Amino acid sequence: MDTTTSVSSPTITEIDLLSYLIQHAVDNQFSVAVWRLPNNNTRHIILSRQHEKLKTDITLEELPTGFIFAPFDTASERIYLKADFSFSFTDDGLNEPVTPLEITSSAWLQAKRDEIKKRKAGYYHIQRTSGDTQKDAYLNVVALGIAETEKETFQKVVPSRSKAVTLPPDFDIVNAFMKLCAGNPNALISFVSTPETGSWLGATPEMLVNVEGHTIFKTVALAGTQPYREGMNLKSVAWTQKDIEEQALVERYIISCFKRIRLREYDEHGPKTVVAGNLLHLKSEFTVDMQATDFLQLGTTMLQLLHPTSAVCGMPLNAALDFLRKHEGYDRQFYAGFLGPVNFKNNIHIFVNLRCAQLLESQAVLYAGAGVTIDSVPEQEWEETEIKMNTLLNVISPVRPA
Ligand SMILES: C=C(O[C@@H]1C=C(C(=O)O)C=C[C@H]1O)C(=O)O
Repeated sequence: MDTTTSVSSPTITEIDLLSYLIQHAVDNQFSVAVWRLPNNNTRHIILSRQHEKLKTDITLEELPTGFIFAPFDTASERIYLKADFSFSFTDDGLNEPVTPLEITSSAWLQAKRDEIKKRKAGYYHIQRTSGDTQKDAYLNVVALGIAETEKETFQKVVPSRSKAVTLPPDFDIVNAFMKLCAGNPNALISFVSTPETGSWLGATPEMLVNVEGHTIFKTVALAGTQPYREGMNLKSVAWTQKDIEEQALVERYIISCFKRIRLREYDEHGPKTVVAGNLLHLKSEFTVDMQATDFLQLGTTMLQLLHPTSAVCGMPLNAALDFLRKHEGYDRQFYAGFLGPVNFKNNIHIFVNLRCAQLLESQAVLYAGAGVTIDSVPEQEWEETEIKMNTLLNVISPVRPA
């Protein structure tokens, strides 16, 4: 019997199945992660019966197949969703199960097929612990940041803020996820929902750690922001000196991490202009041959060293972090933390959790930050955080106050 085709018969769509699986997770106190990798047409979903708390000194390469979800604060607990059920979809159809995990998952779903009907999925939501960052307060933090760069306390700091918007009554998480996939082909699209963390939806352009088949390590330096308009010629986009320097600082930070472990052989490409949904950034790519350099657990080592990078915190790290703790005025939680699938077919794809929203019962809390250097203008940094929030806002399409 072909179990896959019968579950994905024409009347049951991918949206129906994703909705069913998410709702099943919520009904059973399971955790769930749904994602689509950049420039890829496959959507993945895993359900985890009991998410685990990870120690900070874990070895990524030794974890079972699953999804990591870590907050910005390195002292706070990281969550791991071990995959107990795993499915993937391409072209609106459930893919043939291949791995033992997919085969058992498929048989399980087949037994549930009579329960699957069209309905909206629920999700876990927790209480928000702080209010919106007021504009005056944000402008003030940016001005303080500029003053500290003048005093050479640090060269760059990345103050962020949060803003709640009301969800429309017909908000549908699977629909929002699909819209994010369509509008952000170069991003990791993710939805993570656990009883403890609540629900987070995102479309991040920033890869943190990628390991392919135990052999190739990649990371990127991403910074500099301007709006992208359909049809723009990327080759003729001009960048300000401020953006170029801001991105160069992230590059230098990555190179300083390589130096700390005496890794000298890496390829660096860029920076070049890239599209991230409604925005443009400058991006350089770093690649390391892990076998030739004999750094077989480079993914784990670099994750420890890189997070939080100068793209989301500042340079030097500790001075910028102290400043943010003192002045930012709220807990970032999972914004600017990291997330992604681990050990699916021997690959690790961990991204920085940017362009994300935390979903509450009837609101979404949007988060964004902007890199502040000596050349920053507070009002422009505020504008930058507004357009970054639009990546999610465009999809959530909230009821805006009149
Ligand atoms: C901090 C964010 O984005 C980061 C900061 C950028 C910048 O300052 O120009 C650009 C891309 C990201 O590295 C965010 O999206 O919240």
